[in-house]
Amino acid sequence: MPDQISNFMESSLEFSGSLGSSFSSTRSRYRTFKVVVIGDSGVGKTCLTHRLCAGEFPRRVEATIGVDFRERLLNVDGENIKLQLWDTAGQERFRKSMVQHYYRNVHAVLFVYDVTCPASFGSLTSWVEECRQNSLGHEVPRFLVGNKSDLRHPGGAGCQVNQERALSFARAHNMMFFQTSAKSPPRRDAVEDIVLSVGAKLKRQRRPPAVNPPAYSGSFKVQNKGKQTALMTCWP
Ligand SMILES: Nc1nc2c(ncn2[C@@H]2O[C@H](COP(=O)(O)OP(=O)(O)OP(=O)(O)O)[C@@H](O)[C@H]2O)c(=O)[nH]1
Repeated sequence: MPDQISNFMESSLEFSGSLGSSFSSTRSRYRTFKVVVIGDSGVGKTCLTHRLCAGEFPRRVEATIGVDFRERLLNVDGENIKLQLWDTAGQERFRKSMVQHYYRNVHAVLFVYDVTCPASFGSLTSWVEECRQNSLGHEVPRFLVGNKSDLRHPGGAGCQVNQERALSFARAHNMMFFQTSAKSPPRRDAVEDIVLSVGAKLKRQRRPPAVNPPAYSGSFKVQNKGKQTALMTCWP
């Protein structure tokens, strides 16, 4: 990985710490948590994180190169929490030199698959294995998200991921399960359920929030609290 990218990644890892302290000089304090979003290319990680943070489906997306960052502020039972979502690249060529940075100091993982693409569901075992290889402990909360539920259609069972299978995968890997669409118009606050579940789970964790190194400098996509939307199921 080129030095400047490596430096950027290291800096960004520290960003939450430095931003946290700047917040402390104002009236609001936020506990910051790093949440990494992983899954095959094209499953909708960028659209989903955009929806979770900005409340809308992006008009145009391109394959993620390396990582994009988005943030969501929320209040859980009176405590201010900042989720720093790492939208990682699904394509191997855009991620291979950065993988170790994805998993450093991570507080939670969102595994995303496309409900209309069984191959992306089949890949989940590789994503779980990647977490293991990068020393992610079992104490790090994991969430499984089946995206693109708007494309589900009756009779398409063969080319869709069965929800029961997904649920049993989630149970076997101690994950909370959601099925959603980053694209659907707001019907229920289901996308919001993902954010709230992650926030609530992390709030209960007593692990220290992110690291605390030098001030961040560089470009960093930040999108604060916005409207939320779509989704449906949750386990347990
Ligand atoms: N119908 C539908 N399309 C979606 C949804 N989410 C994403 N898409 C589309 O799926 C394609 C891929 O979406 P991305 O968000 O770029 O996928 P990604 O997982 O970030 O891909 P990489 O950056 O390559 O890892 C785009 O054409 C999106 O418009 C969804 O919920 N429903």
